[in-house]
Amino acid sequence: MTPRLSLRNITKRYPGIVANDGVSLEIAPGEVLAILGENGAGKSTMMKIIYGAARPDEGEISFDGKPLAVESPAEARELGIAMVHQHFALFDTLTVAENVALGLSGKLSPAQISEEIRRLGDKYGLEVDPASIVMELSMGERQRVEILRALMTKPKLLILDEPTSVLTPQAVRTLFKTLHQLAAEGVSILFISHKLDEIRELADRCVVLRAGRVVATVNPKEETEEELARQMIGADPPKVREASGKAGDVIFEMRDVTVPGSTRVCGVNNVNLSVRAGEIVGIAGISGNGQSRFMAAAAGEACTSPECVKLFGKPVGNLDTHARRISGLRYVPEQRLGHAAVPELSLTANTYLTGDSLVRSGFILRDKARQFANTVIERFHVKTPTAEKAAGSLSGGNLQKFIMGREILNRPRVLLVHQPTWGVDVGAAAVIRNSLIRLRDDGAAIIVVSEEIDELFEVSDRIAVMYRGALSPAVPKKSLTIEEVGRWMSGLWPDSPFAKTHTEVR
Ligand SMILES: Nc1ncnc2c1ncn2[C@@H]1O[C@H](COP(=O)(O)OP(=O)(O)OP(=O)(O)O)[C@@H](O)[C@H]1O
Repeated sequence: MTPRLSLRNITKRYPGIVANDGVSLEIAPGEVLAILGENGAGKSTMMKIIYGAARPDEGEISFDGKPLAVESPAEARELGIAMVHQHFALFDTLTVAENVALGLSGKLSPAQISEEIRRLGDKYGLEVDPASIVMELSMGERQRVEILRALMTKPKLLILDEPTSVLTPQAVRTLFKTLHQLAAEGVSILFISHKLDEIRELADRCVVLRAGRVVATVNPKEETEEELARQMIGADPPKVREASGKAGDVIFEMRDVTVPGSTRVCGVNNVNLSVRAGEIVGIAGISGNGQSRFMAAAAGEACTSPECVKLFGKPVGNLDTHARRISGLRYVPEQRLGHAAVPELSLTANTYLTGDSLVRSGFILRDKARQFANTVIERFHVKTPTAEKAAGSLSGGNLQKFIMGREILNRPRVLLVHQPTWGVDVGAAAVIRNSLIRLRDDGAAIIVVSEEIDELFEVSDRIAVMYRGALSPAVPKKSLTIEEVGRWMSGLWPDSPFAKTHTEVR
């Protein structure tokens, strides 16, 4: 059978790095091929080459037996290649329907596009309002838009770069059903994920990349997760330390915090939470249930009345992020490019953004900043040739490690983290989780908002759940099971304001 796609000796170099080093692989029609590799192994680069978003320096590609030399993603889409990007390629100020229209060749009217978004959303469990402005959507919703946009081009080859990182477990189930269905219809699927269980479940074959080279091709169903991790890293991944801390005094408090949402963004309602020194509180919940407004209120991006938020017992609800940071509270937002880091600036320059000790009397202390950036790179195993590389040129996982490291090494007393290991490989995820636990052991109060329940059970002392802008009580993790957290994620915790409505509906 003619392969749908064939790569022969693809090499791609960037200054100081060989991102793809003589990569060869094939994918058959209807096959699901997973690509596994550490952060920076060259997965996204390979996908970008296939999709016409980057050019190889050497090697050949053929698609359905014909040489493929696409100059742009638009040409790739015309041929039937669609891609769901890891960093969303969406225009924030346009609506969902307008964003989708930009990826189509103009054959459908705006009304037809909106209709199709609703139809496919219903069919594949990827519901999203076509009239929403992208800026107002949660990361999970943006991910749905990316997937819908790709599906609307009716692709023959669908490339998915970390598509499940911000999807709920239910949405992942539905997506996998969709992908199996598409594969049965002959669509070839190239799937990148750091989640080894997903690779085992979904893929027919798995190609392992290490430092830009193919090091193995395996049937993932015949391998354990540990074996897959070993193939990828070339050694055993580090283990996450057993987490259970000795909590001290309450140093961060939110009392009756209400932040209004908008027509399409969920606000928060009367949220109460106290976090003690030496404690990690995990907040579970499906993205889009008020987590962004909650974090904004906690971090100072949304101000409340002073008494609503207290830091070391002092009212700070009216203080901005800078003032709170100086008092010892730091924040790692969900969106790493644009919010947590400036893509065009070097890693060194990105340390100034939150590095209050790197500026004195209005002057930037360059050497100190460079030294700090290098320490972050070293301690958090960030793969980059130098600290002078632009943040936007780092692989997704490496940038995440850098941002986490930048905040953690500033030794915050209170740390707020939204999705700490999004897009990060298993080894690096363990490094990040261990660093959170170490910071907690050193006496910090930490709030982790994550959609990964396993992660929350791994690092948290107490767990709470957000649902429709309300926060459940934060209870010791030992008193909860994963199934209970799943139920709470539909608003069904004891004494929840939603329990009654659910019963009535039933
Ligand atoms: N535009 C670019 N300019 C310079 N270097 C780049 C560029 N794009 C990628 N690189 C480098 O190429 C290497 C491979 O990056 P790539 O994004 O392909 O990795 P990845 O396997 O997808 O990683 P992740 O799992 O973190 O997404 C990295 O070292 C990265 O810094």
